[in-house]
Formats: sequence, structure tokens, C-alpha cells
Amino acid sequence: MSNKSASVTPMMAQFLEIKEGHPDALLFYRMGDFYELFFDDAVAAAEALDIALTKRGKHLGEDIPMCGVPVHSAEGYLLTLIRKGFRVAVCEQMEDPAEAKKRGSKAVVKREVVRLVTPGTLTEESLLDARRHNFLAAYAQVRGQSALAWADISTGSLSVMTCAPVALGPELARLAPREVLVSESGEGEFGQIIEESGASLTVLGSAAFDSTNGLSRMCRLYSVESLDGFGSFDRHEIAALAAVVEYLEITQKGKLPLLRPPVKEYRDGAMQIDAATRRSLELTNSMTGGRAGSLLGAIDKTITSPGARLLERRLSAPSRSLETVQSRLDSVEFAHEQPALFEDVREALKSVHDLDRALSRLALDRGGPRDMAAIRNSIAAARALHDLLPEQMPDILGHARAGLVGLEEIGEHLEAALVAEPPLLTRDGAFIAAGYDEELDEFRKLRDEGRSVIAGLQTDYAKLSDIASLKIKHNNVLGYFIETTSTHAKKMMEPPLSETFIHRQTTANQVRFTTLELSELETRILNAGGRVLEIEKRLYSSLKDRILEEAARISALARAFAELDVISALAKLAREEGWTRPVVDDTRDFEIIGGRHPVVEAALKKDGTPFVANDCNLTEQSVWLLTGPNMAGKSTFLRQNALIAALAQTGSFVPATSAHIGLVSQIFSRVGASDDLARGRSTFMVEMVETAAILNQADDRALVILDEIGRGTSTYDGLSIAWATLEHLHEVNRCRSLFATHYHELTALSARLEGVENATVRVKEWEGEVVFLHEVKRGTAEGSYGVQVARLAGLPAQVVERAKVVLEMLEKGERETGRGPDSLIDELPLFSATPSAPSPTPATESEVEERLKGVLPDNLTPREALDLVYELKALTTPESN
Ligand SMILES: Nc1ncnc2c1ncn2[C@@H]1O[C@H](COP(=O)(O)OP(=O)(O)OP(=O)(O)O)[C@@H](O)[C@H]1O
Repeated sequence: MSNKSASVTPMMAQFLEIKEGHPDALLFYRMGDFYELFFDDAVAAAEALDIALTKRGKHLGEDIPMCGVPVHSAEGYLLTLIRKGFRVAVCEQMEDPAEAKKRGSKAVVKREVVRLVTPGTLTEESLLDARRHNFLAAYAQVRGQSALAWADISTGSLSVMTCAPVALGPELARLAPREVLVSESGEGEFGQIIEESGASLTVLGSAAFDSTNGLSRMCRLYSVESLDGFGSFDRHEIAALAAVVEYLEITQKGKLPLLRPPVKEYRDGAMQIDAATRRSLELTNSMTGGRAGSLLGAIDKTITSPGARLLERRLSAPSRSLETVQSRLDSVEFAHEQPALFEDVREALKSVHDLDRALSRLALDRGGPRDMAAIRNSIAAARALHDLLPEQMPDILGHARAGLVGLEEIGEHLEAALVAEPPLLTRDGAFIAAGYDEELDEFRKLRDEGRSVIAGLQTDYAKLSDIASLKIKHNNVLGYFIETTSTHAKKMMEPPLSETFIHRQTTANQVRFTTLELSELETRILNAGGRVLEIEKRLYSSLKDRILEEAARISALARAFAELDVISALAKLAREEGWTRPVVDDTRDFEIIGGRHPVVEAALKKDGTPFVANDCNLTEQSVWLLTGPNMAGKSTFLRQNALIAALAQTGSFVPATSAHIGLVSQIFSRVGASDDLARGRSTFMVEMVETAAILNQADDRALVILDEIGRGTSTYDGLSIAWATLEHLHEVNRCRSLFATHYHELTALSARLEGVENATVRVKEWEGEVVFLHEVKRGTAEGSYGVQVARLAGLPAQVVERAKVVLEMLEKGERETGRGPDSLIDELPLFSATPSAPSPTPATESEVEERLKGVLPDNLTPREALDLVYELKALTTPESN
């Protein structure tokens, strides 16, 4: 494709040259109202977008494949392409085609790539999920130390954290960045981890990660001599930050977004939750991927998008600082106690906009008047909120309140400058309010009221000439002109009137004139529209500068809104759902009374089924060994306790009657492993890898939840692994754990291990059926009821009956002979030879009843009656067929 030949048209030559600079992006080549794509780009885009592939001219004797998308609807196509993993280089026309023509008929319009659109660098509202962050991250290693930096250019946040390679996976799982940068040398080691996190991987040259150049790049960005004012950053952290900034410069073509100073985060500041735990707890995403069905989905009552993003950040990283947790809880409690006041706060928040994203678009010149109006309206809302809130409030609320003021001046300025409901784009003007700029008002008057200005002039001239019939008219040849009948020609063309009126044309009955004033007026009217636009654009630009000067304060306002939103949302949730404030302290206690699983509870509520609350106490005995039949509610119980801990340390009230939680450092949860075919691991292998991670990492402040460890292998192997794992947790990790198992043999361990308590989820047997009570009680399960549960699931009656027989024999055999299943198997009669066990409640009963219901005995012939008897017999005893 880069092979140029003499037959290449100038335009194609330009295309090829630009494309050469962006080999791994689709090139959106602007041609008038379309972005055109050529060659392989066209083929790939046409398929991805499901649009027609055509051709345009020839290159080296071959047709050039082409497709195109209209500029006005390009965003939708961009979104599809980005979602499908492409990156797009947007190449614009940098001059008016008329300019190019001046250089000769063959001259090509100047074009340049103005932006590279990649998953991590989106800013358009339509391309972003308002309630989620869009992070771009970079992972750097300098002299054996590593750091992860991440930015959301749509909000301007930039953070960095020292992050050893083992922590990379968990941190990526927490942040869920859309795109991660690594250096060429890091690709081999980290590429897979990054891709497994779901992010798109971008490899940059090592120079982008150079910490010395990086430091000066960062200093230039913030116009400072050193970064010390923002905190102390190590070389590897600077390298990661600098790579993010470098990449933004590359993709935004030098136009840097408004990045706030970098914030240094510490891994041990937050509860550590690895990727598998996040998945199994469904903290912020459900198993199926979305917010719906996740804990976040169930608890999010925020009103604003920045509030939703803050809540997600908090819930993704529950705090490990007692001070932070208490302070958040104090604020939620305050809001909880004043429902009326905080309903008003929520009402006021409805007129608050996404300030961070508006600011970012303005800074990147992708904004518009509506972004300014968003800032204006939000400042007005801030004032209203400030008036609502009392002076004396807990810290976080107090700080938020203080952040609501200080922008009055710019607020008033924007009130005066902008119309109430400005249009989206600057292109067509009409967003600056009347009375803001005299010159603009005048030009608008000329443009809009041109006719009446002219009508006024007509009256003036009629008076001056004393010709009542004098008219000012307009045609396309002359433009505006003054017209009188021929009878007045002489008078008009003689002094003193000829000093004012200049003769233009004489027709059969009329004479036409102009005046200096009229032609000036005409030029002004003609230019007025253009001038109006020009002035509006100039004013837009100076308003934008004013806003950007206040960016730091506007960001602080945005944070204040988000904080108020999160706190009032959590308070509302607690009130509506009857949640309580947890006691969080520095102990290793863990006692939940009447705990509930918020997501399962909400799902049950829809069917009108009540959720059974359950207690959990790991204070005395730190390990609970939970047995109970399938479907009894073990997984729900396990998860709910982990979720309650996460919620408490997020700073939220919790779904329980009371909760006492000693700060949890890490949560590990393995609930129902699944295959990881992509990595070539079986269910069992995944489970073992994950169990290994827990046993190697859990410290004595961890909370570990293990569900049916070892079920993916043979009974004895599984039992032994579960046994040893439980012992290790108890003796070595010494953490608080909930351990659910089907191996009833394990319950014997509680007698030997002091810190192990048996618990079970109760069921009742009623008329041969299991009834789930969902109640967790200390003690061991009486049976496993697996066969009964299988029947509930609709397993064919024959299979259920057969399973019962096998089970009975196995149990009996083991009891009486102490032999294992292998030796018993030979003694079991084969399936076909099984005596038909009378079923207490045959599954076919209803079929018989149904068949009988449709029979009218009086209408049956003897032969039909006999057939019916055979038919019914067949239905009740299928084995005899
Ligand atoms: N406390 C509860 N109150 C009411 N219903 C519950 C409760 N706990 C669980 N359930 C219901 O029981 C269903 C099964 O729960 P869960 O998946 O926790 O069972 P399990 O014992 O882990 O089963 P398995 O061993 O088969 O995985 C849930 O989907 C829910 O509908």
C-alpha cells in the first residue's frame, strides 16, 4: 500500500502518506461531509459497521476498496469500531477547499490527523457510559520496582500507585481500565495479565516510560519546577505517569486534556480484593457483565453520574482506614437522621450536571455552549444546596458544603453571558444572551431587524426629499436601492439632494438611487450574520478561558456534589431497606445479626418471597464449616457476609440488624469455580489455582469464603484437599473464614480444631419432599438431600428412583462393611435389572389424573375402556413397558 507509483493521484498520495504514520489505526479521511476509508481499512470497517463496501479509482492497476460514514453521524460508528477493538485516526481537512484551489486545480486540500480515538481516550458523551469511569492506565517498571498509573481524561483524574507484578491483576480488576499501556520490554511479561483483565493492550516504545524525561514532561504539564508540591513520587511512579501523559499527547495531537495533579494511592489503604473474588461476589458487575444484578446495581441510589462514579470507586476499594470508614459512616448517619433535609438535597442535585466531563470537553475543544450552561446551572444549584445545609455537620458533609461556594463570580458571568437553553454546537451561534455584548447586540439587530432599520431609513429619506412615495427596495442585482417615480428624477439628481442620493439606474417609469449610508448599511446587514457568528465564537472562546481559569475550583465543586450525592443516596438506601450502621473497629471480631444478601433479597422481593435473615459469628470460632443440602442457601449466606464487610468499609450502612466488624484487610471468595477454557484450565485446575492464591496470601485480618473446595475431583481426593485447606486456614492463615462443603466427614474436624464451628442450613422433609428453610444454625446437616433436589430440578423419575437405590445401597454398604463405593459397584444390580421401587409420589400421577379427567365413561365402548385401562397402566408403571 505504501508502494507509490507515478499513476497515484495527488489525493491518494496524500492518503498513503498519512496512513503510513498510523498503520495500526483505521484512517477516517475527511472528504467534505464524509469520512472515507480506503484499502484494508475500508474492508475491515465495512464489515465491522455492516455498511456497503464500494470502490473508488484504481491503485497500481487494482480497484481501491472504499467505504464512508457521514460526518454528522460519525460518533455512533466510532463507538462501534472502538467497542470492536479498533482504534481510529481522525484526519480532518485543515483548510477550505477554495484555499487549495488557489494553489492550482490539482492542489489537494491540506489534511492532518487531529486525533487518535482509542478505548482509553474517549471524551464524547455519546461514547462514554455516564455512570462509569473510562480509565487509561500505564504499567511501568524501573530498576525492579513497578507502578500503575491511571487517568480518566473525561474527568481529568490522574492517579498512581506502586504495584508489584503480583498485584497487577487485582488492581486491573478493581479499576477495569479500557486500555493499558506497557513498554515493549514489559509486553511479554504483562501482556497476558492485561488482556485477561479485558483491557485493550497498547505497547509503546521504551522512551515513553523514561523517568528522567518523564519528570520534565510532568513538570511542563503542570508548569512547576518539581512535582514535590503534589506529593513524593518515586522514579517508577513518574515513569508510569509520564507514559500516560505521553500517550495523551500522541492521541490528542498535542492538545492535552485538563489533568488534575497526580494523586498517589497506596495499595494497603484499601481492602484487597482480587479479580476472582470480585467476580464471585459480583461487587460492581454481575456474572453476566453489567451493573444490573451486581451489589452496585442493587445499592446505587445516586442521582448524578459523578455520584454514581464515586460510589463505584468506593465500593471497588472499600477502605482499610478506620478513620476514613468512621468519618463516612458519621456523614451517612447524619443524613439518615434527617430524611426531609436530605430529600431536598437530592432534589437540588437533580439540576447538577457532570461538571468534570463538561470541563474536560471544554479543555479539549470538543465542548460546546451546553457544557458552559451545565456549569452555570450547577453553580446555581450549588448556591441552593449551600443554603439548605446547616453549618454544623460531620466532616465530609462539612467539607462538601464548603466546596459549594466561591464560584459566584463566574456563575454570575455565565448567567449574564448565556441564553437559557443554548444549542449543542458553537457552529450556528445563538447562545450568547442579549445585553451581554453591545457589538453583538448591534450586529444581531442589523441581521434580524434589517428590514425595520431600512424602513426607518426610508421614512428619513422621504422626509429629506419631500417625496412621500419614495421607497427602499431590494433585488438580487442591485441589492438595496432607493426608488422614486421618474417624475421626481430631476429633483433627485440636482443639488442639494444629489449630494446624498447617487443615481444607479433609470427604468421606464422609475429612477433608482443609493446613498453612502444605505450601501454601508447593506454591507453591514450582509456581513451582520457572519459577524454575529464571529463575535459569538470570540466570546465563547473568552468565556471558555475564564472557565478553565477556574477549573480547579469547578473540579472541587464537582467533588462536593458527588460526595453529597453518595452520602444522601446511601442514607436513603439505609432508610428504605432498614439497614443499620455497622460497628467497625480494630479488632478481629466479626458478628452479624440478622444479615441479608441485598441482591438476592431484592430478587426475591419481586416474587413476594421473604428473605430469611441469618446470623454469623466468627469472633469466638473464626472458622465456620457450613454443611447443608444443595439449594439450601449456603452460597447466599457465604456471600452476604463478605458483602456486608465490603459495604461497611465502603462507609455504608449494612443489611443486618446489627454488625460488628473488625477491619478486614482482604476478602477472598471462591464460590463456584468455572472452566477457564481460554487459558486451557479445567474447573478443578482453576479452583486449585485460586485456592493456592488464598492460602498463600490471606493474612490474619482477611475474610475468606470458600464454597465446595475440591468438588471437581474424585470424592476422596476432594475430601482430602478440603480437609487440608481447612486446617491450613485455621492453623497458618488464622483468618476469619466461612467454609461450605458437601463433605459431611469434615464436620468431625470441629472437635479437633478449637477455632472451627459447625453450622448448617436447615431443611425439613415433608411428604418425601425437601422444604428449604434457609435458616443457618449451629450444628451439622442431617442429610444431603441431593437426590431430592435433583428431582425438584426435573430429573426424569426413573433416574431419581435409580439414584435413590444406589444411594441407599452405598450408604448401607459403607455402614455395614466399611467398604468404599468401588467394591460395592459390582454388587449393585444393573440399571435395567433394578427392581421397580414403589414411588411414594409417582411423578406420573398427574398424567393419569389428567388423562382420566378427559374421559366420559358413559361414552366409552367396551373396547375403548379396555384400551384405556392398558394406557393408564402404562402411564403409572413405565418400567413394565
Ligand atoms: N436466606 C434466604 N432466604 C430466602 N431464600 C434464600 C435464602 N438464601 C437462599 N435463598 C434462595 O435459595 C436459592 C439457592 O441459594 P444458594 O445458591 O445460596 O444455595 P446453595 O446452598 O449454595 O446451593 P448449591 O449447593 O446448589 O450451590 C437462592 O437463589 C434463593 O432464591
